[in-house]
Amino acid sequence: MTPPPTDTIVAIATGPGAGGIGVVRLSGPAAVRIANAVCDRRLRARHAHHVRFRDEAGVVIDDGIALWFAAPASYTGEDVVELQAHGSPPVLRQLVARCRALGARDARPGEFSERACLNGRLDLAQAEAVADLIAASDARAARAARRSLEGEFSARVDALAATLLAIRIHVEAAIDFADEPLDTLGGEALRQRLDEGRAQLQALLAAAERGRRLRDGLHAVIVGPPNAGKSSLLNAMAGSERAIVTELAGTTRDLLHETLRIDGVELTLVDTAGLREGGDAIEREGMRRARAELARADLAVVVVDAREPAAGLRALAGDLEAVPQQIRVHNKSDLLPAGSLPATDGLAVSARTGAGLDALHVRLRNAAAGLDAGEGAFSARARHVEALRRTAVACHDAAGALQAEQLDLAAEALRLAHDALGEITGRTLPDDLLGHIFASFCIGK
Ligand SMILES: Nc1nc2c(ncn2[C@@H]2O[C@H](COP(=O)(O)OP(=O)(O)OP(=O)(O)O)[C@@H](O)[C@H]2O)c(=O)[nH]1
Ligand SMILES: [K+]
Ligand SMILES: [Mg+2]
Repeated sequence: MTPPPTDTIVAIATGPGAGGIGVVRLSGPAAVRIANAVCDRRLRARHAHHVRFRDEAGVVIDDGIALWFAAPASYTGEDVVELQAHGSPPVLRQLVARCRALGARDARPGEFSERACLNGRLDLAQAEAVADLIAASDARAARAARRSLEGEFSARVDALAATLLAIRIHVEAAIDFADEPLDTLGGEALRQRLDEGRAQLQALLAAAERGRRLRDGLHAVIVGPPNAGKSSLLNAMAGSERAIVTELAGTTRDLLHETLRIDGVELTLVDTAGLREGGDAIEREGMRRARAELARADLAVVVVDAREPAAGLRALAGDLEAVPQQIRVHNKSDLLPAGSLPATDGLAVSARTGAGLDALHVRLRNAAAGLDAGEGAFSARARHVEALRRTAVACHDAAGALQAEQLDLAAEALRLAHDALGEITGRTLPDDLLGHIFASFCIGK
């Protein structure tokens, strides 16, 4: 990793817009000197000083509180000073400009957290959890991000990395005794340890998958044959005319994402092109996109025409196999002849009259809330899940190589597995990727 930086950064740490209080944060070796000049007094570490902030001419910009968190016991591990002023955007901008004139430079997005990482205050997964906590859409997601921030996820990754490293050391040692059969060198115990490690990895992967969904929210995709009323249903659920509705089959081509909030739980609902054989080039591309979206779905809302549900479902069967959860919706229930029997294998709804939509709301809400992986759930990102998957593939290869007594191959596979795990916490991540990850943070974090 790159050596710790030597310059001093400044940014507004509070959200954009006016507020009761706004905080300008400085971090770096010159933070205290700059703050002393702005505040016109010498700050003491860990003291709250009521001060006047002044510009270079000595004119008061505002008054407020200055706090110095002395290195290394600060968020970034460097000297950090927080200048708490009134939450007035022009006041905060003037404070930043004054700090800049005194030698600080504007912080890049995520640079405070990046410095915390470089100085060993947080590992990468924890720094990402800070960003996820700030962006959390509801209390569950916030709780999960807190757990990752506290190191719950990192600790499990580190424990697994330690296990794999121990196995690899054993394998490397055995390579030096290549003339002897592996079993006389503890081969059986080695295989067993690797099996245990792989079981741990599977459990961690499943937990990270749940954590990823907690972070991103439920991803529900509306699918069905053309003209079943998918777009009408999206509009009815969203309470606005988001999607184009016509009586022509094949109206929707592009994906349309809509965020819904039901009882404080956020989820994404996606409208898609109707699935059928044939269609022109545009419609076929729409269907390709629909299927790709379905492949990433947590839940499929399968919409069929209530008058001919079986035909609709038959056409979709192959597409729905891999989707973890489904809600079946028989739409256009208003067109059923009076007195016809209610559907037993799906929710009867009418996007036109609104009948049955409450029940659909409840089902969606429950599915979204069901993502809460319960006690100990932590937040994770797609990046983490992908790294864990690569770890699993490498461990699978290592197990095969051990079985075949190909120790060189086993050692190499274990090295790859260990490196993939290290990417999660940032211990084996190339610097350019590190910068890329922090660039997605907001400024002042
Ligand atoms: N009577 C009745 N008509 C409906 C209902 N929902 C949709 N429709 C009508 O069915 C037709 C098709 O609706 P869309 O929402 O465009 O259907 P879609 O599934 O999105 O169609 P594609 O995008 O072409 O696949 C339109 O004429 C709608 O007005 C309903 O609940 N009852
Ligand atoms: K249509
Ligand atoms: Mg449509």
